[in-house]
Amino acid sequence: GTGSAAAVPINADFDIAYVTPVTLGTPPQTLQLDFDSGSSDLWVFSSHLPTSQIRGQQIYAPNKSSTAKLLDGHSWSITYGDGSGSRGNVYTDNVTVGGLTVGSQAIECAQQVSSSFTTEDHIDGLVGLGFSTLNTVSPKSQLTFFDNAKSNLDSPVFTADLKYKQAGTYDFGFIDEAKYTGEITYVPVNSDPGYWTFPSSGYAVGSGNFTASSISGIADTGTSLVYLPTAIVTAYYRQVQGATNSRSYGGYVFPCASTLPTFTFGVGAARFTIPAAYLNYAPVTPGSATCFGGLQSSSGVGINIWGDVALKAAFVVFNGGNPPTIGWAAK
Ligand SMILES: CCNC(=O)c1c(-c2ccccc2)csc1NC(=O)CNCCc1c[nH]c2ccccc12
Repeated sequence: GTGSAAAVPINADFDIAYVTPVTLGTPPQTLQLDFDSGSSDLWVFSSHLPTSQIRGQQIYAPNKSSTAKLLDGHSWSITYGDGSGSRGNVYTDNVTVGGLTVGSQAIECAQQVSSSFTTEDHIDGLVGLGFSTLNTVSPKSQLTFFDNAKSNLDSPVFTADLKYKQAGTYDFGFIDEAKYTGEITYVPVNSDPGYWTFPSSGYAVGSGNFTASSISGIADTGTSLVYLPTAIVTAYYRQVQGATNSRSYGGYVFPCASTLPTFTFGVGAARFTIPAAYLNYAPVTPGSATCFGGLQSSSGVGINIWGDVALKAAFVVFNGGNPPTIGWAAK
């Protein structure tokens, strides 16, 4: 089988995150979930949440689904690097994404979410697409939607075609040749950390020379920005008038009117250029003349992250075969 569903930016002005419609249970309950290759829990706003923690989100009510089953004695709790998190209990139920159905998928129902999820009213939960070793359900960890679907897929892959300020797609089980140009460059994935970790071959700032250097990083659809080693990031912002690394704003900021260079990264012999517009992430506060960069240092993160700002400059194939690989193509 295959599936195909839209990845819609949650904000009209900046690509903070993308959500995809997912139907849960019987009769179908449709939620807008953030597909996240940087984590491995499928969790949702649920009827178990205090109403004080819900601000307009859709919720999944397992007791309204005839096919929901409590996973007795199991719980989950997740904290992300930005300090946000959630926790709760677990049901299994049917989950459908773009025509692809998984029966008895673990659905982690939130009983508590952090304030940043409460205030993000366009995100009703996450669908983890990382490796199932990262799943937080205890005492028995659960498989991701992709891992459960894999044996029924025409090919054990999913692809991300994220776009700048417009809807893209997530495809499951097939590679749509109409979504990319030229060849797909595949590189090995180290799944030991549980992420889609792959080697990049180097970078260039604007029209400058390409610097060959092997950079290990993760392909993370659930993180908005790109986090790279400080040496690379300072080389980039040296080319931006008025850029500073702001302690108060927690990263590199610059005058919104500044001209930004592009940023090119390598995957094997292939080169992908992130347009300047993608690298002007957003004003630090609505209407401010100071803007926050889409490229930030990974020194406080611990790993390099190729988030949405980079992913939307390419067509990306997450190949869950044995061994796993990741493919990058121009579009
Ligand atoms: C900023 C979100 N990303 C992270 O925290 C993260 C880190 C990380 C670790 C330490 C410090 C900063 C980041 C490593 S891998 C990684 N990736 C993920 O954790 C992927 N899942 C993010 C889910 C997520 C967290 N806060 C949100 C707010 C809106 C939509 C999605 C989210």
